[in-house]
Amino acid sequence: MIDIHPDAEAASRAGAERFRDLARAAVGASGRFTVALSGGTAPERMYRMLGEEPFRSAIPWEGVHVFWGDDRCVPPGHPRSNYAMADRAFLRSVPIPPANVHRMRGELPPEEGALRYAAELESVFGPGTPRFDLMHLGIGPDGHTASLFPFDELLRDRDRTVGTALFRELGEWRISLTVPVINAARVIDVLAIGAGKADIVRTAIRGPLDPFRIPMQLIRPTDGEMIWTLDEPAGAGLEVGGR
Ligand SMILES: O=C(O)[C@H](O)[C@@H](O)[C@H](O)[C@H](O)COP(=O)(O)O
Repeated sequence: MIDIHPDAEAASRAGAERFRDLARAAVGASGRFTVALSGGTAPERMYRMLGEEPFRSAIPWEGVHVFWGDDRCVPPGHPRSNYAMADRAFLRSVPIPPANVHRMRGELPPEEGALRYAAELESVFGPGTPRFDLMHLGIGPDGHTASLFPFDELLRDRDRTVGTALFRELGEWRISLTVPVINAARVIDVLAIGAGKADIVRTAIRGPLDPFRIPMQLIRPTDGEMIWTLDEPAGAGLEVGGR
């Protein structure tokens, strides 16, 4: 489902409203809401909204479990850490139990960090493929999402829940959820902002299909819902409510 908004503020607010509504429904039904956050720059405005009214007091933080779809293999205070960005933006401003913040251990050697995260997922979700209530994603100009980069072997991994990948542009190792985990989510919300994303968003949605060159094309919910939350520039040429 394509959800187009006039500007970045409106698109970010729509993402925050979806987070709030899904959290209230999940905590109301099962006492728990599990969400995997994306990194980068696009979600920061939305994350800040979550730490402010009216969202801060509307979200049942005591039942919210925050994970990451990916993070950079850097220490938690590092300026490139996705955890640090979310912590600054809202986590430190909301009454979420510290044990409910499941940070990827970027300070560890990458493969060790991935194994640790897989174990943490199993401790929360149990054995098998974790099913997140909300999977928040962004999309890179090359069509990557999380840290699933073009032609990377991690794209083919169907056995593990967490793996590692090298962001070649910066020689930066990453920890990332794998495709099966992302696709198992009940709701996948892809936030894309700005005219610079319009081409890759249109190609990701409409093709041509070339999923190992455009990893976002591997993201198709198994039986959940996928929403593209776009501002008008990023959604150029697409129809609201279209597919
Ligand atoms: O760790 C990361 O960088 C993200 O998880 C990554 O997948 C991001 O979502 C895209 O690169 C889009 O980033 P922007 O929103 O900054 O364009």
